[in-house]
Amino acid sequence: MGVALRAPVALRHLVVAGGQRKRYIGGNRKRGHAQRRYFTQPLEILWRRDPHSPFRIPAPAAARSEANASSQPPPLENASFEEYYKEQRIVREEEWDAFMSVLRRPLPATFRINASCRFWRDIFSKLENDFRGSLESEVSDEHVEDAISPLPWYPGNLAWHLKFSRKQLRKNQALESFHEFLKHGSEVGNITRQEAVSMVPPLFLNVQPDHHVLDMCAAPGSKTFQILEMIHQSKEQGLLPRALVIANDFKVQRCDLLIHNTKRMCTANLIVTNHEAQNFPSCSLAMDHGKPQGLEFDRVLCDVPCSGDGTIRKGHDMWRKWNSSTGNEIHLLQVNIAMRGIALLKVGGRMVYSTCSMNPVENEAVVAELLRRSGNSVELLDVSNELPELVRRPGLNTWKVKDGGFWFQTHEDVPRNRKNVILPSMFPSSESTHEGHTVNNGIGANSNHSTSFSRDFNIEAAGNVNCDSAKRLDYTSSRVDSNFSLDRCIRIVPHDQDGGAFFIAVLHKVSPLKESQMIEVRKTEHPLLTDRMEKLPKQHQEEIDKKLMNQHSTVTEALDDDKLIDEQKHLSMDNETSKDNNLIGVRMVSDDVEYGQAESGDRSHRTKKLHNEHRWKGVDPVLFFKDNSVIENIVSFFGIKESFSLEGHLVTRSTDNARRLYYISKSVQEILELNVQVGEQIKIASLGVKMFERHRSKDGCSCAYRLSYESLSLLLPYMSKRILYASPIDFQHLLQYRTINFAHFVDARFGQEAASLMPGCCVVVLREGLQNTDYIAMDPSAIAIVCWRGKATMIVLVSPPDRKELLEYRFGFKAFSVEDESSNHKID
Ligand SMILES: C[S@@+](CC[C@H](N)C(=O)[O-])C[C@H]1O[C@@H](n2cnc3c(N)ncnc32)[C@H](O)[C@@H]1O
Repeated sequence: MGVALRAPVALRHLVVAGGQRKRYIGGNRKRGHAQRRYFTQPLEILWRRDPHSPFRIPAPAAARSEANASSQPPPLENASFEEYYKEQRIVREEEWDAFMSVLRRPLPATFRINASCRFWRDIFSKLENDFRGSLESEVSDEHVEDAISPLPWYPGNLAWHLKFSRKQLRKNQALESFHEFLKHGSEVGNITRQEAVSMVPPLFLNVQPDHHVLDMCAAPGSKTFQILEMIHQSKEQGLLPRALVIANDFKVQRCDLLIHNTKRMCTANLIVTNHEAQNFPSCSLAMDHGKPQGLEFDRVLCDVPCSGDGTIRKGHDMWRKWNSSTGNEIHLLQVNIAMRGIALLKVGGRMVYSTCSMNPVENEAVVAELLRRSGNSVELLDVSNELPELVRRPGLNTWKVKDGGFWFQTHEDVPRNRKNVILPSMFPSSESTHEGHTVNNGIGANSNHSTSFSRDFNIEAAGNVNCDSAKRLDYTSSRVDSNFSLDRCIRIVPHDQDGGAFFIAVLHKVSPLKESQMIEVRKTEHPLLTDRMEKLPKQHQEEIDKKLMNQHSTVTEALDDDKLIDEQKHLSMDNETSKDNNLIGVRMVSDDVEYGQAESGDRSHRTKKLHNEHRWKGVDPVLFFKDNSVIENIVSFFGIKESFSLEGHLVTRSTDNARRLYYISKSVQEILELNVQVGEQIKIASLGVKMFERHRSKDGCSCAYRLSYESLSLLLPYMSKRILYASPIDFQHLLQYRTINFAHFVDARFGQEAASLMPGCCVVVLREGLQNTDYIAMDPSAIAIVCWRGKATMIVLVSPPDRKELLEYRFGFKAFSVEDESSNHKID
């Protein structure tokens, strides 16, 4: 291999001639580097001439359109992918064909029911009774059996597996109503469409309703949402859980996605932050009664950015883009993020490290390095007794590292000029790479690279690793020390459960990290972005930038980002939040605009001032809302009981001039107070649930704020005023028609009560039969909507998807479309 490739220049000609465009796999073509790369990856270069090659350079437009005419999808092949994973022996030789054939099949769709949502039981019975049978009879024979079934390992049968891919769901007419059901459920937060394997890491966190949880790399938020479901599911009826969830992502755009997706949960217990996870602030204060005060979490989820090849079933793109170097490039960042997670974990707490990659360099190598760096402070848990029905495989004990065309077994084998890119920590037989740390006695390594394809997962007892007094490892050992226990990691492989691949390791902190281990992880430099960067010519820097961008774009998750971003853009144009968006027809909104304009001079001045005082540029500061006269006015207008304190629980963002007031839980309040004390170390992108919104109606309302539907279920049991009780028929009409004249209610008494109420925001509660009105609103499961009592009409202030939800689950309207407001017949 490669013998004929001693003339890199000639090869370059081949590439340029065949590809019509100068493109390089990597390296600096002006220096020997490119030539070396060419020399070491000769087959890849040659493949680029092959029309079936995954590395083929795109043809010019004319040729492309010709090719499109026959529009065959690109082959699901990538020889270097196969070579890499065969060499890593991630599955046994006899399983290889099954593994590859499952990888080439589309991924079946899976979803989860939000057990903290009001209608979860109805959704459950809909699935069992309406859809299960009909899906099995409507679709082709091939899928008849178990077209839809619960995932056996997910608690409470809440997660479901379909025998169709997402594409089939979209395209197959027979599945249309089911697809609609899923879409609508996702929109209102009752259902989360998420890859099955991606639901596993939060389950191993074992989250309790009083836990403080940090989700370090959280966007787009499917796992954050799952954690929120857990803390809200087990809460006492009508009470907020004591838990706190901080969901963080370092990309602003992805934080927006995270905010949008978690908003569906309407939770007061969430803070979304925007930091590099490896530098997540600790908010440390001076000692408090001899104990240092700062951020500490009971649970940390470290679902790090990765090459994402565990999601390769989701599309052709991943096959084409796959490259063994991505794992090497991202390894150090993964270690640094996870180390920060360990530092922020409470003693006794649990951290889950996970990736959707199959690459041991991103998985076992990272876990091994964490154990090395943290010494005896952290242990890798054996969780084989948890989720017994989940089919899993043990972590690998040995692997190799590939760089360019070369495989290395130890760091010593790596050429000098690559040693700063191919790090010792990537190898199973590594010493710690972290300055100041020594390898712990109990940690061993293995250089056993048997040529047999099958892997022996059993680990022999300890004792084969010799450590001298300087605690240096003896690499001649041929066995992995069992204290290292990498077999305790979990590998989920696609052909075991017809899903994607995932890697999970559960770590337990047994004692505080030592001072030396607490050294702040220095700002992570991507191996491609070290000081070499400055020395590179501009053109090459751009190439690297592009490469990094591509790499980020290969960081994948269960949700399709582009689609989500589109959805989000669409959403933000339409409205502020998913739960409270149908205010177009309500005059207060246009009044708000007038109000904003009148005040804008003063406001922009104040905003500017606040921004200058505020630490984070481009992010609105979070302020406790302390205007007592406004709070008193709200309390008295809605008759809010003393047991529901607003004081210290309402916050606002400065630029909106307190247009929206967000309610935060006690746990969030404490973190905010700490953040203020430490000089705003935490960059907060969003927090709490919107509870009140300023209006400027000319209807003569005495309270400047109206309620938000998002927080109605939280507040209603504590409200004693502004509540009307409607019969089922009038309640249904309100949902259907949105605006009803007082005289047109079926129950004339209700119309009179509405007419005699002072203008302004009110709540209409569904009253069934002869229910006693003294108790209905106090029941947290009461069905209620936010309305506006106008001059002669009652106007519903609830978004179309939320109205549709109520109509569907409470009134059995199956195919009612509320999106098209113009088609709604108004009663007036
Ligand atoms: C695998 S995805 C996380 C998926 C997410 N946990 C979920 O379940 O929806 C990795 C995320 O890490 C973010 N990320 C990348 N580098 C980061 C860093 N240094 N700090 C924090 N987040 C980072 C990416 O923007 C991406 O959203």
